[in-house]
Amino acid sequence: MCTIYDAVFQPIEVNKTSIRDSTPAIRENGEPLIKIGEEHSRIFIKPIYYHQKIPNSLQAIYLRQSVYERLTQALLLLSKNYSLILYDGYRPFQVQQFLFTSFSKQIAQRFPHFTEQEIIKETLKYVAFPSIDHAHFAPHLTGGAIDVTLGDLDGNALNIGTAFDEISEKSATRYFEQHPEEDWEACVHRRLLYNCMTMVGFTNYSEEWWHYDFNNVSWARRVGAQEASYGAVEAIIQDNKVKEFRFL
Ligand SMILES: C[C@@H](N)C(=O)N[C@H](C)C(=O)O
Ligand SMILES: [Zn+2]
Repeated sequence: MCTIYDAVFQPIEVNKTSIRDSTPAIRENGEPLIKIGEEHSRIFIKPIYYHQKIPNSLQAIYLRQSVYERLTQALLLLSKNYSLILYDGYRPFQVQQFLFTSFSKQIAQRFPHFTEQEIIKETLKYVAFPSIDHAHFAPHLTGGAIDVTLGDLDGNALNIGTAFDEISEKSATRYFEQHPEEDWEACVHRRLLYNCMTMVGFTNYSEEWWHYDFNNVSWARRVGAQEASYGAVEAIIQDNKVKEFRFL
């Protein structure tokens, strides 16, 4: 019989939920964005874009309330030796723009033979287009997307096969399912992260082992829901903190 503790070691499934072209409706539920502290002994905060000094980035992690609650549930599925390290949650529009430009520059440099169109296509694999149009807005603008990795009890990131935000085919969540001999440890760590997150309701973006969604349009598309409960949030940022926010 397979217990919950065995279930988190299961291989990462092939994503069977084909993303539909339909645009789920947004019925904003008004759940607040909350600032996540380090009060939970197994949740560590490393706001990576703030550390990278990206203008208007946040020096704390902000998430919708239920997203945080689900992270605490995910931890219950992992043995007590593991923690979750949060790299990014709610992301201001300006940061999304900055990331899009910065990734497309890196891609243009790395693939000098790419056409403009190919650069955009490759960039979109790693960063959502900075848009607040309902049909296409970037998932981190909702407070329902999270970039997260697996850590030890001191908050040190464990080997998961690539660096965070690495532009590489190895960043695809299932990469080591297809190449387990390359790095078995990374394969197991990805399984633990993927299974504990999806078992509590998150969905994963298949090109990035670190990116998970809940209740936003990306999530609704993956689970085939007709509605998403989190729309975009606009925040006023002061001194790298959210001063005020409103639902768009
Ligand atoms: C930039 C990366 N950390 C990320 O979050 N990518 C997804 C696709 C996004 O921008 O929403
Ligand atoms: Zn992300």
